[in-house]
Amino acid sequence: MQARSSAAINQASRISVRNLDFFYGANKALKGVNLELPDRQVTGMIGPSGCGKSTLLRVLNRMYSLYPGQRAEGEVLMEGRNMIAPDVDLNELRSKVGMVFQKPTPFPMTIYENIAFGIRLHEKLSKSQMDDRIEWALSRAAIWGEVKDRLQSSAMGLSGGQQQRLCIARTIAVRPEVILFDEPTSALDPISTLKIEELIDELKRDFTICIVTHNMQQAARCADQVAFFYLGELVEVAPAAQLFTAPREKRTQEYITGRFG
Ligand SMILES: Nc1ncnc2c1ncn2[C@@H]1O[C@H](COP(=O)(O)OP(=O)(O)OP(=O)(O)O)[C@@H](O)[C@H]1O
Repeated sequence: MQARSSAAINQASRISVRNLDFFYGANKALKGVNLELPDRQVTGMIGPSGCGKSTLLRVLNRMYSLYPGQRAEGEVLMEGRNMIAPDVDLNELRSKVGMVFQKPTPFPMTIYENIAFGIRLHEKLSKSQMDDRIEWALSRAAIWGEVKDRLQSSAMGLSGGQQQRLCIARTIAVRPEVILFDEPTSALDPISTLKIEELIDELKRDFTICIVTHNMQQAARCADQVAFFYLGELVEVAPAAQLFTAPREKRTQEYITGRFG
């Protein structure tokens, strides 16, 4: 397995997670997690099913706030502010921290409206500014060439891989600082998967990225640093090349060599 070089990981953090606990009612799903997400780097999150990877993403953009009985304790620091504090404006947070889900989730509307919809929640743009922003977002998501002549067609007519790139464009369109990807290719074919991985590599020039994946090869290909979770704990975080070739912890070693999963 080829892992990317660990150079340039010592960068300023875009997000610092400090002593984070998370509860689904009485069930503690994250236990004392400390993790730095370096600016404009890709952090991969791996670990067996149920270890808390998706839960951490849901904390980073406060998705859990919608559900009574779910609560986080600790700090998720962004520009010095604790983003899980109750006074944080969720609309503002979600414009800074975008999320792309496992299954492509286009809205049942036109391609153009799929992108414009989210922008209108955050900004008032003129028609020509909106057109420009939509072209920019679709271009950054590497799908402009495929859809520029059918912007007024339904997004539901796109292939799965195109729908996922449309969802990435929708996330990019509000110009977030951080993009969270929750198993973004698990519903896609190998060619579409490769396109998304190339896109992630390109997007990290401008965005801080976090990707949850079950696929260790994907983590090795895409991530600069990789975090291994087990039973709600962050066992080890290291540059990808190091974690996959010389992990410090026995549990990491056992997981990456397929002893459990
Ligand atoms: N809505 C929920 N209510 C109660 N417990 C939950 C809920 N969602 C997740 N959990 C529990 O929290 C723990 C962590 O789940 P999470 O989905 O974050 O794991 P994961 O590592 O992302 O797993 P997977 O790889 O299967 O997606 C598990 O024990 C799970 O059963």
